[in-house]
Amino acid sequence: MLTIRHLSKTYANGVHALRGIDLDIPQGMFGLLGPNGAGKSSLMRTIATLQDPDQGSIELDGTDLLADKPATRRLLGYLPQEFGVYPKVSAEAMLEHFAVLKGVTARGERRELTEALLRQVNLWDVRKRKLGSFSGGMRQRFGIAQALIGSPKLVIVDEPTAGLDPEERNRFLNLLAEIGEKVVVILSTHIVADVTDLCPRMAIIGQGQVLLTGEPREAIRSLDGRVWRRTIDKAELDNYRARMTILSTRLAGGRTLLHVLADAPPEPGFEPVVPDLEDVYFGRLRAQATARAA
Ligand SMILES: Nc1ncnc2c1ncn2[C@@H]1O[C@H](COP(=O)(O)OP(=O)(O)OP(=O)(O)O)[C@@H](O)[C@H]1O
Repeated sequence: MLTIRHLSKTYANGVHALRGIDLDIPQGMFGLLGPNGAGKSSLMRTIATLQDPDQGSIELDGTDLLADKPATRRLLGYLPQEFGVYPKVSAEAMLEHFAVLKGVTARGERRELTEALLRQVNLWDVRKRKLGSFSGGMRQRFGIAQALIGSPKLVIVDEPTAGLDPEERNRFLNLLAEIGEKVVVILSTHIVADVTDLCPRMAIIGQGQVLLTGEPREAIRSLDGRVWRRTIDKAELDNYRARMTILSTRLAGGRTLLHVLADAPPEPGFEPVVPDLEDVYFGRLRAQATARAA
């Protein structure tokens, strides 16, 4: 279990990126969902000991992760948002190089480890190919292979599915789910479906604060009977916005589809919707925006 308490960070430019984050993250896949700028990468980098918080603590099964950074890094696998590789080096050679950096210096052991990891991420057949020739999905799977060197207890992946096509995304998420059977995996994403499809637990963060944490299913259930939809002309949108709590708007066949939060049908013409995690997500972000504007 990863326990985060009162974590805060203000950057030198005055941006208050983390505002007292409290989270309990058990074994398995944990989705950290939030829009761009919410503070996800700041949180991931802090857990990965790449930057210090101003305040707060992070413990893994009772061990203080911020106290001994080299020790923490041995427990940890990290796939950053911008994962650079040498394009002219083969997958196999690069992974061996990463293994050396992680302290796997015995040649035989390193060979075995490299083979096992490349097989696990399904890149064994292309191990001699240069990384520069890899597709986005292959590169991300390679990123996971390097994160798994040293059998980490905690794996952090920061927005890994952005830019992947649906098939590659599926393949990547399945791989993460397998890893999540054994260790804590934190998946940071702004893609709601990544969390719906994969994460038994999650948190939504916005403007450096935890807006909700728990099971996606429970969060969705809390909206049962409270989400309504209607298709309107785009020109009417401001009028509706002034009168109702709009969760989301989507263009559908040249018109605008509204999802509205209300305890009863807001007006004739609205029909009930079976809520989903997007409704939860937009609802929380909206409530935060409203509270901050007040
Ligand atoms: N090193 C830094 N110095 C100053 N401000 C920063 C720094 N890193 C991030 N920020 C700011 O902190 C806020 C949170 O950024 P962060 O990258 O943690 O968010 P995010 O949720 O990961 O979003 P994104 O998906 O866009 O990376 C943003 O306003 C960002 O501009």
